[in-house]
Amino acid sequence: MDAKTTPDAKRAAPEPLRRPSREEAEAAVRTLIAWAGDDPAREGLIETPARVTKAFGEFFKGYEEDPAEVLDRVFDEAGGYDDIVLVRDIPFFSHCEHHMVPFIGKAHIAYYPGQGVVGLSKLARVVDLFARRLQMQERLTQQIADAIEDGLAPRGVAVLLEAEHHCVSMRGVQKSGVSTITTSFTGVFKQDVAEQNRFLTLVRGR
Ligand SMILES: Nc1nc2c(ncn2[C@@H]2O[C@H](COP(=O)(O)OP(=O)(O)OP(=O)(O)O)[C@@H](O)[C@H]2O)c(=O)[nH]1
Ligand SMILES: [Zn+2]
Repeated sequence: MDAKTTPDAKRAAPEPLRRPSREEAEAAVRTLIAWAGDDPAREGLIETPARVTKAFGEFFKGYEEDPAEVLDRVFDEAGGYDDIVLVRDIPFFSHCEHHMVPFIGKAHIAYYPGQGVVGLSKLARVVDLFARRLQMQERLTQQIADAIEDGLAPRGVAVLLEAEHHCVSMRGVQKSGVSTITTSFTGVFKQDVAEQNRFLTLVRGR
């Protein structure tokens, strides 16, 4: 079917979301406390809605950040260095968009410089920026790779994430210690299996 004639295409664009006030968010937390079976008015829980909304501000602050700003400072005087740059074991936490429960792990990122190199901390900042949103691990992996690709125009990017999903360990199927690995490769890493293997060897070479 032509995209223009699909029912979705005829539907009006959604209204931009109104961000609820802090008071509304706190009221929602009180509702969830009551839903859990406790009394939101008891002394120990009085401050909890305020703490939870503040914590949400930290967990989900990535919505307010722009990867292009994080990666806008490229150093082009790296002495002609053009070999692999790999930053491994970057710890991250995120929240799965299905249950809003944490998934926690490590990111490993490599690139072959194109026009320059970026400050090493910026790669960890890009991980956090996307991790601090409601996520799927697959999308998080892809967004990190895309942002580095767009920001640095490197000859290739490799991203590997390994994480434990607490929605799998704490609830539902309740399997702890399960590791999920996702990868995204662009440029030379995508074209050349030997480059993927080099990346994987360096990541595993502890
Ligand atoms: N692919 C993928 N799945 C995820 C991720 N985080 C959580 N999930 C899964 O999302 C799925 C949601 O499945 P549903 O059947 O809709 O929800 P559910 O009834 O709570 O599923 P169970 O966890 O099996 O109890 C579950 O299988 C989760 O394990 C993620 O990052 N990527
Ligand atoms: Zn989940």
